[in-house]
Amino acid sequence: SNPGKLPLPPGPKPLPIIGNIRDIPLGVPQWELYEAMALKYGDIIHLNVLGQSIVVLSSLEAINDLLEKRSAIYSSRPRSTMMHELMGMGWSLAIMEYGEEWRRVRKAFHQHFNANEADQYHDIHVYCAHSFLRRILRTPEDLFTHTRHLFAKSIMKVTYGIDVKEENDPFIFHAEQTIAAFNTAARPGRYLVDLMPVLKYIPSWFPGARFQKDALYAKDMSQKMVNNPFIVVKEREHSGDAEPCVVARLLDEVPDGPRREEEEDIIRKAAGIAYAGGSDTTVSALQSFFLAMTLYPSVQLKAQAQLETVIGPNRLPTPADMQDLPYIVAITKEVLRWKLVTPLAVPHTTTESDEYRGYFIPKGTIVMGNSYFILHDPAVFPDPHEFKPERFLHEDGSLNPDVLDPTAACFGFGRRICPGRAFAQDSLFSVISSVLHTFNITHAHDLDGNKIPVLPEVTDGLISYPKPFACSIKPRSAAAEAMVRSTE
Ligand code: HEM
Repeated sequence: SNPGKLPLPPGPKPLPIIGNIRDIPLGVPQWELYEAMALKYGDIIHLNVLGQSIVVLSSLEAINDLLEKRSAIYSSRPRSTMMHELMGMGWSLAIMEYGEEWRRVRKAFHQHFNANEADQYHDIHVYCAHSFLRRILRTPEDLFTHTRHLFAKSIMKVTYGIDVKEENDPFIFHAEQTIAAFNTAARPGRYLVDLMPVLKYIPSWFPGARFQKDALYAKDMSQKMVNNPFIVVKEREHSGDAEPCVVARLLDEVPDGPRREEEEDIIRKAAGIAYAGGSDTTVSALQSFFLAMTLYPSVQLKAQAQLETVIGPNRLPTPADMQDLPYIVAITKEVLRWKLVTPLAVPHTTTESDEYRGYFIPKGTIVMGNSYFILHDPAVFPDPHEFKPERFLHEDGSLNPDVLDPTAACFGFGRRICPGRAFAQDSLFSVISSVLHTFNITHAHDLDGNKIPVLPEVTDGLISYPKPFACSIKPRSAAAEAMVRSTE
């Protein structure tokens, strides 16, 4: 209902029934389409897709006014029949609707991943960064596999105290299959059942009901992902040989009594989302780092010069060195700004109708913060498409706190803001500084000695990655190689 007959926010004119579906064609990154619309219509735009209202906010002011100050009604998630019901992924904090269960799971997660707890994971970040160095030393051509393994390793260790295998690990397999199914289902329009929920009653044997088979497989994988490692911790607790980890600590805090089972379920869900929320995102950021280093050799040289001066030839950097390595910190910030992992963050939905600047925002509207637009504003970040860590630094090389920090937009907003952001930044710093200290990343060459061209292109989707590219990764010196081997 719109009792005041207020207008909707501006936006491209919708057609009858299909609305603005033709204004957001598949195959073009949505954030580029919304950038053009923001330049035309302003920082709040409205679209209608088959009757579903979508609002895109393209300024920190509008985001702050709605997603922060009115977060009580701007913090839910769109409901997907495929994901919530058929794939049985309703346990996932990231897609859970706003309410009591979300609050409890989020609290359990936040308790052990918030910024104040971050320091206790530094040793694990270093341990995993070293393992990554050894893997790229052995098979640099498998860089993309190694980036995935790196974050799987650190999250499984921190969350469950589990040391994953170097190859063919079953926990990684279940998690990766779940994430792949999630990413497919998150693509708007991928499954018709999300537009016509009644299709969920079609049996899996019915011709054309491929989505039911996809859903059954995803459900099996996601249950294994969230249950199996949790069972390992419980069994270890039972036999008295629990490894220190987030799940063990949370379980220890639960008093015995009638609510124990319910509390354990909250912990199981909070732990399950760590891998799903933390792996693909951090993987994408690290792949962007390798892309940037291939394309911007002068940045790499400056970073290596700072590492030589501050760390020297006899050891590897750790997160404790962060304050002495402003150029590396600036690289980490620029990685998160340059090629955003989630250019439109993750959509929120409104749980009540609202009025803003004289516009009507209906209940159930999907609201997106345009992080990409904010972090590519040329007035704030000159030459926004260039990779320039210097933009975050004073002339003397120290960090300039007056420049907008990418964390203002790259980790989402309001009550749903990424609760793993401190963990992600420490983890990225550890691996980026260690790689720069020991390896040179350059263009790869083909068999005829020609440089293989690299374009700074990214994929479309909720999580965006650099498109596959070739690069050469070699130890900086025999001493650097020896240092990597010595971490074994
Ligand atoms: C570079 C790395 C990362 C980026 C860019 C990133 C980005 C985001 C964004 C944009 C959101 C949605 C926020 C919103 O709805 O407004 C989010 C949610 C979330 N992230 Fe991250 N994230 C990263 C790493 C991590 C890590 C390492 C973890 C876990 C250790 C994690 C756990 C989560 C969880 C659990 C949520 C769901 C929160 C909720 O819906 O209440 N993320 N992240």
